[in-house]
Amino acid sequence: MYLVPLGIEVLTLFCYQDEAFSNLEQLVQVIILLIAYNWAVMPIINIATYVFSIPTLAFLVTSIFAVMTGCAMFLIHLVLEIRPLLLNDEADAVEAVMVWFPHYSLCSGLRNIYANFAQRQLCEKQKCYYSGNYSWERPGIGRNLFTLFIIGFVINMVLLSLENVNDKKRKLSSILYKYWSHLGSKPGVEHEMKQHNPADEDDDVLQEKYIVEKSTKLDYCVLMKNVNKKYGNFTAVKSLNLALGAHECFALLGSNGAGKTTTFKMLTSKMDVTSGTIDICSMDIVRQQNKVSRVIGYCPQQDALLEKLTGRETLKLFCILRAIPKDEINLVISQLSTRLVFRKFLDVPSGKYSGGNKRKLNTAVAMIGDPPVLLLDEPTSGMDPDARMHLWNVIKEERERGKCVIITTHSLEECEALCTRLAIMVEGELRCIGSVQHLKNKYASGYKLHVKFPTKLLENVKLHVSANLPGSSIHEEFKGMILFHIPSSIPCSNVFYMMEEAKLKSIIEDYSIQQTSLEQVFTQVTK
Ligand SMILES: Nc1ncnc2c1ncn2[C@@H]1O[C@H](COP(=O)(O)OP(=O)(O)OP(=O)(O)O)[C@@H](O)[C@H]1O
Repeated sequence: MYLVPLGIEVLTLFCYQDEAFSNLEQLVQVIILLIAYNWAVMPIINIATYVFSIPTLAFLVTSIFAVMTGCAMFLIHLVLEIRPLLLNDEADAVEAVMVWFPHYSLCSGLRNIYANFAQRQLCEKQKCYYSGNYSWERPGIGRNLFTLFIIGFVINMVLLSLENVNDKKRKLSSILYKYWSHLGSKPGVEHEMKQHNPADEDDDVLQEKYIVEKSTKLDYCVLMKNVNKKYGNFTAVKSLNLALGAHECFALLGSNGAGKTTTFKMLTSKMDVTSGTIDICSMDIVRQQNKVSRVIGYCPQQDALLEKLTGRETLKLFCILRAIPKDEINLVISQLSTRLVFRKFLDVPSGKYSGGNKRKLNTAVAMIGDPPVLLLDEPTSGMDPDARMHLWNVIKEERERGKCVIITTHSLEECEALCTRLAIMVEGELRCIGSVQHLKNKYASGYKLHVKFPTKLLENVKLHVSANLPGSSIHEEFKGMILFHIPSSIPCSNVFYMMEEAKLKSIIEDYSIQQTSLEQVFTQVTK
């Protein structure tokens, strides 16, 4: 990208090469002018790469930039040519406008240096007035330097503001960003975050935030610091703080639209963060995007398969992309297809795979190259119970081998089976975080008592329970079966005692006691 303006500089120098530039003093002027030009133009290209982070788009922007530069050069040439034909006032007006375009400023500056040299030589002979190399009036280059400096300053401000959105640590850009967002009419993300009241936050979420603040990127496999994502005015992810280590399987739960997929997209750099930082394996996902992609295995929610390629071809393709040595590719394909139990479908086009087998192939693709971080977006959706159980075992093995596995799922059973920790998101915010048991203990407001009884004894059962287990309430009632909610203040032993007594009196046929399920925790948190 940088070659475009550098090319223009070389071209322009070549065009203007003359004995004027063999003089050291003139050469210093040229260098100063070029520095000012770079100061103005380079951040424009940086902004293009920031805004269009997708390489093809960035390439497209560069091409457009190159074409526009060509057009600009042509226009500049025209203006420079017709300028001597214009009246002084008109020429000054044209100059005053055009000088705000960096390419024009550079070209007219170079021309001024040349004219300056000629004028000085003349004045040395004829003792006439010579305005000086850096004067505001032509042929001094003061005006050119000034406009280039101002353009550069403004564009650098924009660039620093953009960078600041991705890195709050940069103090200078932080100040500029604040200044910049005050100028804008829309409230900045900073402002929105100030409105976020920590008093409303769950203590575990605050604890996680504290850990994240105190940690460096070297301490954890995945470190998300104060991550926000905005779609226009809508904030999909708010102040997300997570510190995930090796040997961890972490689940991100939440109802539809809670922000799980957005979080995943940010983790995989498919989407830029609006503010905050994400470090994976000690690397910043914005600045070291290429390196980060080597340490992440990603299984997307929508199957990302080329339907015409067979499973074997798909795995081979991704092995090549992951730079697996050629002689190891067949071994990798065989190992992964065996582990994920789809070996017999290896030579079938993936478009003909069942939903479950597609998920297996996607997971296998994510595992190619043994990446230390695995991101699995609903990995078991569409799988039969047997295949699901098998994939759970594979995920567990990966975790035990030291991987950091992050999954999103709607299956709470999956969370219970796999996760060392989980978090529940509601409207883009973390509402709770911890191990399954911790959350159950925290949110458990008692336990459930299922009672089976002869239909005609309904009233007796209700009376027995309400008299002996005060505070209990009916949660659900069916014919011959009631589900009671028992408050945690009643010891479990009391419940067993009362139920055994009811059984002896033949008021009930059978009963069971259950601890609060993860489903209840989920319902309570998302309510
Ligand atoms: N490209 C987009 N433009 C605007 N809003 C979006 C965009 N993508 C997602 N959203 C909104 O952001 C919010 C979070 O969406 P996201 O897909 O991350 O949720 P989710 O938790 O993954 O949901 P699900 O469980 O249904 O997959 C939703 O309100 C959604 O409408």
